[in-house]
Amino acid sequence: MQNLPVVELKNVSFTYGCHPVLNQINLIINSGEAVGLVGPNGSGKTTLLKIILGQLKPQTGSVQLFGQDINKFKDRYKIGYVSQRAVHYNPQFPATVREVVASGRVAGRGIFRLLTRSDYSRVDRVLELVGLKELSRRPLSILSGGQQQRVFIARALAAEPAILILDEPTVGVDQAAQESLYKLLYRLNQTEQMTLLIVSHETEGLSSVITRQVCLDKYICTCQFSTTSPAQLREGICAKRLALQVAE
Ligand SMILES: Nc1ncnc2c1ncn2[C@@H]1O[C@H](COP(=O)(O)OP(=O)(O)OP(=O)(O)O)[C@@H](O)[C@H]1O
Repeated sequence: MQNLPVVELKNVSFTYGCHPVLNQINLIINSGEAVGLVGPNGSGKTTLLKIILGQLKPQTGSVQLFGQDINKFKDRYKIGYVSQRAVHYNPQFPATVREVVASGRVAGRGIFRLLTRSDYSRVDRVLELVGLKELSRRPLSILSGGQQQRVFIARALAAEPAILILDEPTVGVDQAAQESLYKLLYRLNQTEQMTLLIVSHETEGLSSVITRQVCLDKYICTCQFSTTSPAQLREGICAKRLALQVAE
């Protein structure tokens, strides 16, 4: 079978009202890649994620997921999404870690079907994968920020996605937890062959995970990771240089 790109954007442009944000973006993400999406504040990273997730429709260009036009794409569970920790769950919600992760199983299977033994074995497998097996019966609310973020990653993985998209996965967690989250993402990509798309400002940690880096500032460029230092990335040099090249 032909190995189709997981995500393919062709000439995608997006404007909020009269404020252009993305200009003629072309981007291909292939299976098995770990792509880091970086760029200055307001450069359109979240907008680009929303377009890939189908939450925003570009004014021009096309979006294909697994070789299919996004407007016809039905297998939403194949796209796992972990948004910034603060916005996606009320941490006081009275549910155990295992229950939260099991709710990810519903996403792929429909809300009217009871979870089966095989669903729960997948839940237990991902809990083990993210290192939360021992905490599975604990309430989510008593976990640390880093542990909660692992729960949300496990919940997304429970649906058996083909790509995991993470928006600033380390925001609000301490240094040790950041390092351990990046180690987990590295393992998911290298051992479990999970395709990753990660938006992050935290470029040092990101560099330990990604296989390719994409800089965005209205235009897009792919940088050879080895030739771009975290300091250059922080300053958005790569993206600015490209914008100049495109404008010239
Ligand atoms: N709903 C909206 N309506 C109008 N403008 C918006 C809207 N959402 C975002 N914008 C603007 O679009 C631009 C890109 O925003 P976006 O959130 O995609 O950037 P970002 O790169 O993710 O930023 P950050 O790194 O700060 O999270 C910004 O100038 C932002 O103010």
